[in-house]
Amino acid sequence: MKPAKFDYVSPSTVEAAVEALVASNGEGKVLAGGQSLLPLLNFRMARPTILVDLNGIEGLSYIEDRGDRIAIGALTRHRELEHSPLIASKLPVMSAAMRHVAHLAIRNRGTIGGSLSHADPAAELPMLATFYDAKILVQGPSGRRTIGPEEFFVDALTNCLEPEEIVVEVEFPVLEQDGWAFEEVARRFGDFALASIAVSVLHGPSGLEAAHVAVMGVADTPRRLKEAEQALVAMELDDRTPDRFSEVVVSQVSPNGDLHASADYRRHLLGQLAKRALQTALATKG
Ligand SMILES: Cc1cc2nc3c(=O)[nH]c(=O)nc-3n(C[C@H](O)[C@H](O)[C@H](O)COP(=O)(O)OP(=O)(O)OC[C@H]3O[C@@H](n4cnc5c(N)ncnc54)[C@H](O)[C@@H]3O)c2cc1C
Repeated sequence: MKPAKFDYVSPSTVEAAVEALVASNGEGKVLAGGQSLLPLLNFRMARPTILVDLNGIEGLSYIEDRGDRIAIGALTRHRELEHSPLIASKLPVMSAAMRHVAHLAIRNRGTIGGSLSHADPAAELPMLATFYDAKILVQGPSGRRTIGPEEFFVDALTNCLEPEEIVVEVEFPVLEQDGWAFEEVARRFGDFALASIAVSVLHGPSGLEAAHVAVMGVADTPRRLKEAEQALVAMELDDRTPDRFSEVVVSQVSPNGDLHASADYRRHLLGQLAKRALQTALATKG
């Protein structure tokens, strides 16, 4: 199918883009990489009266080292994240996850702002924002505000943005960690995940001092599993720790079944991935 008729503007500033969205009375849509929006337009599942193209705005594509945080401009493409040495050294879990995002052609165009805004529950960047507890900076008619992932991801394919608001930057804290892993299973490499988990650990003098755990594909939004993190830190480290961790992770989720996998299969898969991820995270200490 072809999209319904729409107008098109290509502003050169974020302020002008916001003005165009305000003028559209909630009927406008932002265009970034177009990898999720254009299929929706073609199937007429979205019928905006105007597309506000962000690609003509300079200064929205960057990866910036801010010491204990890495700031990423909203128009930064997936492929730039995948190949960035800075991301590899400061945000290694993101670096490992990016090659699982779709296929090369899509990674060449898709953007971090578009991926977060699209809010697919099985997409890597929303999960990474949740894992790292990123700060999502958005700009609207009354200025800028910062939103955390738990507030931003409301439901499957639903974010908390007002219709006139645009994501301009995402800031990721650099985690203190000495072991990490990212595990994912999809029906075919590059498809959306059936289930996935990210784990990082920091060893202390006796056992673990801190842990981060996030999952996707097993709920309507990506989820940080804080109870599993606390349980992991409290565990004695021995051969059975990965099994015990896996049980805690599985007890924290209630996935739905769908066309791609039953709820039971997703839960089982996540348990296996949790075990494998923790084994890797503990083994990569160094
Ligand atoms: C076949 C296929 C397979 C895919 N597989 C995966 C996968 O495995 N993992 C994965 O993570 N993704 C996958 N994707 C999605 C891909 O990563 C997209 O690039 C991404 O979801 C959307 O980014 P985009 O820049 O293309 O956004 P667009 O398509 O341009 O926009 C998506 C939505 O976000 C809004 N938007 C865009 N930018 C902003 C902004 N800065 N502020 C506010 N709203 C904004 C748009 O209005 C639209 O509603 C796949 C896509 C396809 C077509």
